[in-house]
Amino acid sequence: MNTSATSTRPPAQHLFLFGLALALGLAAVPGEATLYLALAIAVAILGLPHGSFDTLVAKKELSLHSLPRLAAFIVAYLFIGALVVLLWVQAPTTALAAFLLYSALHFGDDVAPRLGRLGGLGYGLWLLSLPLALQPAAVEPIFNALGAMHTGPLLTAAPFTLAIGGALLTLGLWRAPNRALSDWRDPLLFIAAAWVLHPLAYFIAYFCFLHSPRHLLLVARDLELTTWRERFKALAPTTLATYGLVAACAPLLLSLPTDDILLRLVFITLAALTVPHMLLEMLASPRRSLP
Ligand SMILES: CC1=C(/C=C/C(C)=C/C=C/C(C)=C/C=O)C(C)(C)CCC1
Ligand SMILES: [Fe+2]
Repeated sequence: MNTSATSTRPPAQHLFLFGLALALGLAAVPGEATLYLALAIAVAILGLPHGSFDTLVAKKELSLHSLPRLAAFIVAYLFIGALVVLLWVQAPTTALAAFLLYSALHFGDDVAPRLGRLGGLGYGLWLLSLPLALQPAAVEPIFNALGAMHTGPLLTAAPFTLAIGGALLTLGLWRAPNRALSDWRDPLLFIAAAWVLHPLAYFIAYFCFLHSPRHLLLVARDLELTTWRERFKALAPTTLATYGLVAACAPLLLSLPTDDILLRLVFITLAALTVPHMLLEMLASPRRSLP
């Protein structure tokens, strides 16, 4: 485990409060089009870049010192992402169910250094089950827009996954001597947020103002990028390349309504990139503990 991951105070503990205030403001704007646009812009600027350190992480932790090795890494990364997109095309409901499950695991990493793997899984299940359990009527059309039409079982399962997540999370918190303020405060805020906010506004607040900045600051610390200028320079090439790739895929969706295009671009991009991102973390994080 790296030193940053085990430190008791995670970075960006309070930014989430600001994100929630912003999401509440967003709720006051009439019409859903603003929300979809806000989602796409916030994810592109604040969310997506947190994965862009992956090229540097791979260079450092997997010792990719030559250009061919780095190129092979990028090709493998994109190939795995392409397989995920293929699954969305072939079997969108299965792809969505899998996405929710591995996202719960991935989001669990926000707290797992303190609450443990199971506590982390509980946190992820709690966070993602809340909007499904509290606002199924608002979530269902979003799932449909992603191509998943048989979402009944997913929505029916949500209260159960919420209960399991809540139990695992409570146990994790109970047993963690070094839990941080945000480890228990945020899950409580999630309840209120999932209750009052549109599920997409809820996602913006969590993803862009909690998950992404926290991951970004932790990885920047590991890579010893101390100034914002250094961090920006490190992130820019991969972020811009990802924008290019997503923009190149956009014309394939032109037969859909604009709202659906935005939703698919946002969530299927996240679904596709999260799989190779998680695989890299699985490879890289044990190496970080080496002296
Ligand atoms: C689609 C959708 C949801 C799930 C989103 C997920 C699962 C996002 C995962 C993103 C990841 C894993 C990013 C990586 O850093 C919600 C919020 C439950 C409800 C609204 C519609
Ligand atoms: Fe992430």
